[in-house]
Amino acid sequence: MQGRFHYYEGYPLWKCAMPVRVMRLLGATHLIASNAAGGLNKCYKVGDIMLIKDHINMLGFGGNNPLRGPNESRFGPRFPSMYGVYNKNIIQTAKRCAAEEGWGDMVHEGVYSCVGGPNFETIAELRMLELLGADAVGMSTAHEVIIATHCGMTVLAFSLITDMCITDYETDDDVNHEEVLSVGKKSEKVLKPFVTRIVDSIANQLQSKSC
Ligand SMILES: O=P(O)(O)O[C@@H]1C[C@H](O)[C@@H](CO)O1
Ligand code: HPA
Repeated sequence: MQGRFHYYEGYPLWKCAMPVRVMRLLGATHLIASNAAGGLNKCYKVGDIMLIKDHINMLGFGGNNPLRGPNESRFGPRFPSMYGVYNKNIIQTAKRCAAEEGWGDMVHEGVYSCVGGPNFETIAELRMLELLGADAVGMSTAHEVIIATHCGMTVLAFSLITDMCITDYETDDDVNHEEVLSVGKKSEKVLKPFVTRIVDSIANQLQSKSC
């Protein structure tokens, strides 16, 4: 996909995630999702990549879930498990791909928290997310991953850390969307070969399994 639908644009979550079901119906078995996110983990730097090992779906806590409503049982069960959503083998594959390119130091594993946006978070909200165990925060992905998991897809997701979240009242630093876009643009030269390598590696693994 080139871009995605966001909840803050006014779409309901099921609509934001619908393209994933379309991809599944077209035969896709794997989802690789990426996003721009603010870094909460103090070890991260702008431009780093966080392989998502789990998520905290803040919208879901309020009962807003892409699976809300009658269950579409041709896609999956009413009550899908969310353990092991982010495939451990593919996370290892992604880490290996990064190491082979010499990017090992800028690739981390962490927990993504999904908020609704469009405003960036307050300092108090960011402190709360930090306390909850989030390593990064963004405005997408969790609902797409829930839908992919519901219909049995294998998921890899990662965040590009486009800004470091401010959790300190004493600073004059700020966050803005232009910074997010500019870091995204600059990181293209890393992200494109990174994803290509991962896709090649998954394809090779699938091929050797089918032989
Ligand atoms: O689609 P993603 O989650 O990558 O986009 C993030 C969230 C907002 O759309 C935007 C904030 O600057 O980047
Ligand atoms: O700091 C952020 N917060 C929420 N979403 C984001 N997307 C990019 N950066 C951020």
